[in-house]
Amino acid sequence: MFNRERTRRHMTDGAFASPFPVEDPVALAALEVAQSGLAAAVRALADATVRTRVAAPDLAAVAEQVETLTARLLAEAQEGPLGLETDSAGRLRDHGNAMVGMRNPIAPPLVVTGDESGSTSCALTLGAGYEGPPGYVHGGIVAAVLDQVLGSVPAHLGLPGMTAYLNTTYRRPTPLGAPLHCRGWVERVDGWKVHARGEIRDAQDLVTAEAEALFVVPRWAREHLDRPTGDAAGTAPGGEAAQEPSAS
Ligand SMILES: CCCCCCCCCC(=O)SCCNC(=O)CCNC(=O)[C@H](O)C(C)(C)COP(=O)(O)OP(=O)(O)OC[C@H]1O[C@@H](n2cnc3c(N)ncnc32)[C@H](O)[C@@H]1OP(=O)(O)O
Repeated sequence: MFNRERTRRHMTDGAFASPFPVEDPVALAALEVAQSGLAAAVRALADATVRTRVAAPDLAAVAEQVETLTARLLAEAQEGPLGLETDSAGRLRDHGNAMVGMRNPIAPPLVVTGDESGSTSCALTLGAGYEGPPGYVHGGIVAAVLDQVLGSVPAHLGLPGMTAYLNTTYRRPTPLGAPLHCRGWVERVDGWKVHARGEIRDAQDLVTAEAEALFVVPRWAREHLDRPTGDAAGTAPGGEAAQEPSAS
């Protein structure tokens, strides 16, 4: 089913060709622009909702308007989550993904890049809607960012797997509203298992959080992929041991 191609993109960037043909790519591309625009507008609404200081009557009026808009969208909506869809370029996309989904206003959205060595990178700034400790990013969101950026590591190796564990260490509070940089890299490939590490750095280049994780290609997905590229010796493609990212 999966037509695996070694590209510089993650599944969320359409790294996998879809087995399903697109009937009208031009119309679908226009729809994608509209969907992305809606998500961006609702994302801004969520941020404004957290930060607004307008008075109660105005808030009630806005809530009523938002409820009207919600009903308008639900007039034609699918029952459950999006899962994987074919985009206008004929690639498989997870537009509902909570971290990178193009259609998801909850997603920051992260833009994760990477290469065939399994190194991944993402510049991001998180706003008021992601607050945990006052002024700082919620620890669960920190872990979610690391999960996504480290989870892109196996995808870039052609072994898209699910997180078996993600061990996160919080070194210092991660600031809101300031540029952050998250990186992931492969430590070891062992058959269908990819061990990855990563970190988030703040604008002063200080590590705020780091993680080590195991991603496993689920049994149900293995028949759709090539044989595993690694072996029990734990040699990562293109290197012998852990591949640390180069300094930015
Ligand atoms: C096509 C893939 C789609 C990718 C989507 C991207 C997702 C983005 C990242 C996420 O957020 S994923 C969401 C959070 N993670 C989950 O919900 C995963 C839930 N767990 C599972 O579905 C299964 O437990 C799992 C896929 C991780 C493994 O189950 P399997 O039945 O496919 O494999 P199995 O249990 O036979 O284990 C395979 C190997 O992994 C090892 N393993 C599995 N879980 C482990 C664990 N927790 N710790 C250490 N090792 C583990 C296991 O020992 C074994 O090692 P060996 O091959 O050497 O014998």
